[in-house]
Amino acid sequence: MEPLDPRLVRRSASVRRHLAWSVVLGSMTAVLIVVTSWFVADVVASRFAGEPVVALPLGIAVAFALRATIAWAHGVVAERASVRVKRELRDELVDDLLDPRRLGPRPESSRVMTLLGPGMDAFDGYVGRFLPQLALAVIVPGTVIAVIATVDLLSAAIIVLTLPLIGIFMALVGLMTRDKVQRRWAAMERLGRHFADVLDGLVVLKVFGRRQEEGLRAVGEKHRKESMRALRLAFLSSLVLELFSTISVALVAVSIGLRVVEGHLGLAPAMFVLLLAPEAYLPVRRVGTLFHDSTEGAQATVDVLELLDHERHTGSISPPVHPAELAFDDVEVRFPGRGTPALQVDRLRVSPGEFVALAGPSGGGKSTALHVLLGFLAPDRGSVRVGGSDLRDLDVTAWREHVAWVPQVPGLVAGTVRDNVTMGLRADDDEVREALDAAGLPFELDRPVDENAADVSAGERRRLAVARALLRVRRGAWLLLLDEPTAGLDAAHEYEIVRAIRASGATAVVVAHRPETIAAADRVVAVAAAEEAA
Ligand SMILES: Nc1ncnc2c1ncn2[C@@H]1O[C@H](COP(=O)(O)OP(=O)(O)OP(=O)(O)O)[C@@H](O)[C@H]1O
Repeated sequence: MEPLDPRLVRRSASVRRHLAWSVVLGSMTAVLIVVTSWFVADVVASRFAGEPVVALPLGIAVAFALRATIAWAHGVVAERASVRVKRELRDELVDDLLDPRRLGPRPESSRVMTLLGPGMDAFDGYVGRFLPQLALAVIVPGTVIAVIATVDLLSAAIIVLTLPLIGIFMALVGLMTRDKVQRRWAAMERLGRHFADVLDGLVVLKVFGRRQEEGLRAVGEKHRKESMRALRLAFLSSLVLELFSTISVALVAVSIGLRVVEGHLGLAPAMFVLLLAPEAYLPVRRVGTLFHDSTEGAQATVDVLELLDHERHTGSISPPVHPAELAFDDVEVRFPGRGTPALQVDRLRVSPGEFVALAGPSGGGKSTALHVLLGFLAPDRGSVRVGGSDLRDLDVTAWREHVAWVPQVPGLVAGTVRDNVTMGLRADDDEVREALDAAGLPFELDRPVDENAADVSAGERRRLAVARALLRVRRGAWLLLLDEPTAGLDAAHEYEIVRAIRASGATAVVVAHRPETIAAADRVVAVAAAEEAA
């Protein structure tokens, strides 16, 4: 894992600004380190030799105060940057998930939850502490070594030779911890996923007693173990880093001491070098200590960038306002990691106003075909055209205005029946009533509806969604996409719905298993992956 992902720097102006500030403040820190060391060395050497002191105590105090102020300012700038970067990435992620132009399968919600929660918190350590220290670790040793070289070449050489050892050691630690960090991150994601699943299946859990409780405990325990392992490594590696730099400073000190005793080096320059030498190692050592703080943030960065890295619709052609022909040619959709295509359609034409039933085995790709028409997925091969224009080239948001969709499990919003039919469309009560009647649902408009559908049956939920779709058709949508709208309905209700679909005049593509619906269609198209579609 890289200490700083270049993609993050390219993407985020806040990170770039933060780095620029870190360079400025780091350079000022480097200069002040040299000045304070020189002041202190001068005071000690002059006192020792009984000469007048050049550096006034006031000057030393001011220099130290300035150094402390800059360190504080650096901290403040870094914390602010961390908050800003977190907010930016969070917003970007949420906007991206809600973006109608987003293409491809949705990420698991537990992954998103882990990223938006603990993942973003890891940025405090990464952007807030690690990155500023990284800037110091580059600037300060460089400056210090250059200054020491002007006073005593041998000491500068010792530092130049020993400093890379710390870097090599850190790289080794990085290699060793990479797997551990990924394992810890995976454990955290698993914990999040498990927890989300448990919440989802709370009712089922009650039936199964305490079994999941043990499961949760086991996943939590795994997370704890991975965390302890990461911590152990963090403590051990910082111990070794300390040891390395202490020995290196001792080397400088011994060589200086010997030369002072032999009279080859004056006391003032010796003191100056001796005070400066540890300053060359300190920021590098701190980076090593903070490295563990940063790995989770770096991992979260990779994860966020991966989530944001996908295709999106860029087409801008206005879709046809009136029913137009739909054409599938040589279409294939594949999901990553699956050997066989999820959908394969060699040729399919749907005329305006036609009622086409999609039939075929479970898993054959019928829902996937609807998702392609909705613009949720783009075919990996072939083309889907609407009135002659490739679906990719259409303005997808405008296209969806012309589509009414009833998914396999329609979503509900907390509110009334009216809210659930209109879904934000302006419609008077008569129109809502009419749509409900057409869907065969005699509900009061003001009847409350629970978003979890606790107070409606599965069939009522579907009919509510059909009413919603029919209202959309009245409002200009000309393509009805229905995913098993009559599943679980009795024959009378099914007949009513099929009749309403026909009466709407829209082009209808309906996924159907039931013979009654299939019989009522103008045409039946068999959809089966790896088989030729009619
Ligand atoms: N997000 C996804 N990631 C990976 N594979 C997927 C995804 N969605 C669907 N699939 C796979 O694609 C294939 C087609 O799925 P699809 O839901 O289109 O089938 P279907 O014909 O509608 O099935 P059913 O009649 O059971 O609803 C299946 O093998 C399914 O496992």
